[in-house]
Amino acid sequence: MFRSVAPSAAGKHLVRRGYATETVPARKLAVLGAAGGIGQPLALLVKLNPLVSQLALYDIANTPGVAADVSHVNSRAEKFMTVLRISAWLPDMLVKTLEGCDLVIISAGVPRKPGMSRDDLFNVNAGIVKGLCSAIAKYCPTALVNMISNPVNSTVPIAAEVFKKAGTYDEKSCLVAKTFYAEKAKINVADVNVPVVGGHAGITVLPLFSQATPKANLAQGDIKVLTKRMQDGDTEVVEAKAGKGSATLSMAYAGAIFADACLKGLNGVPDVVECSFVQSTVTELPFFASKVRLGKNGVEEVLGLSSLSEYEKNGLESLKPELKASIHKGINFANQS
Ligand SMILES: NC(=O)C1=CN([C@@H]2O[C@H](COP(=O)(O)OP(=O)(O)OC[C@H]3O[C@@H](n4cnc5c(N)ncnc54)[C@H](O)[C@@H]3O)[C@@H](O)[C@H]2O)C=CC1
Ligand SMILES: O=C([O-])CC(=O)C(=O)O
Repeated sequence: MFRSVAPSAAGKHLVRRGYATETVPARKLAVLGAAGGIGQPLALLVKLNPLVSQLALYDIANTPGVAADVSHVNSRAEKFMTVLRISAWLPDMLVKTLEGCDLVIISAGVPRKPGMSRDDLFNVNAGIVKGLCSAIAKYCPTALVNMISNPVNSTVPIAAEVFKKAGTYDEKSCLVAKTFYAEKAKINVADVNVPVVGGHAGITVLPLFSQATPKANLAQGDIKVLTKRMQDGDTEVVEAKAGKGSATLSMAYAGAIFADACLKGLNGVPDVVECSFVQSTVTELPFFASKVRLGKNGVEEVLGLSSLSEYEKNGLESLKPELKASIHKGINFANQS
């Protein structure tokens, strides 16, 4: 997620949680790639978020249909007095999509097919991300940006370079480790928290099961299996979908949760901490995923790794060369032409 300066809340609106009604700032959220496999369920999920007062959906194809469909869903937001405006914007209307945005989620671009690496998507998606980020820098330079488009290890540095020319920044969520750990540890997934650090592809994904809560004292063999499953879990989905794309529903869910955390941070809710791939000094790599504290200025604080097990220390050293190469590939691409 990237961040420039503090957003100006253009107004206030009422939301009701439980029995209390409270006033929160009006927030505009845009989904770029809204008609895609991720974009559609993500649009639906963020429509249900009472912190969103305006939703702008943008894609190069089929956006009006998606917006019409989503607008027919009775959301909690409307029930609880929030006025939610949904607009569908076409290719020449990116400016209207982005103007006034507090949060932009980018899920535009092609997904993997079986046998492909995320890096195989670079040639197509790098240009899409660069173009969209140039527009963000121009039309909503103060918005937070959540990056979903792959390869994230490169698209985030691309966005950073584009924004560096215009402002400042930070990055995206990794919230998928939870389910596998809960299964193994036989605990309620809703209570589980597993920090995931490093990057977002194969061995660059490093779940820190030694810091998982609640603590389950898993055997070393189980930790190795879980780590591998975590690193390859998304490939499981790509293969199961057999050429029809990659994870869409679980990504939309993770994206909606992360967007909610960003909005809470912007609205001043204290202690909002998520794992996110951001510009970092936690290691010698210029970008790295670790826990970050979200706040009124986006990423307020990048938290360190705390103590790692020997297995995790080895994993950290092993992931660095690949992550470094992906980061520099993105930086070099962004600085061409
Ligand atoms: N970061 C993560 O954890 C995950 C990332 N992904 C990535 O998310 C991306 C999207 O995946 P899906 O939604 O499954 O793909 P999809 O092909 O179903 O949807 C992509 C959408 O982007 C649109 N699009 C293409 N160029 C555009 C542009 N310049 N402006 C606006 N919209 C544009 C397409 O028209 C399409 O509707 C892929 O790159 C995929 O690898 C997918 C799952 C998880
Ligand atoms: O596996 C993929 O290509 C999509 C992805 O990044 C994920 O699901 O984490």
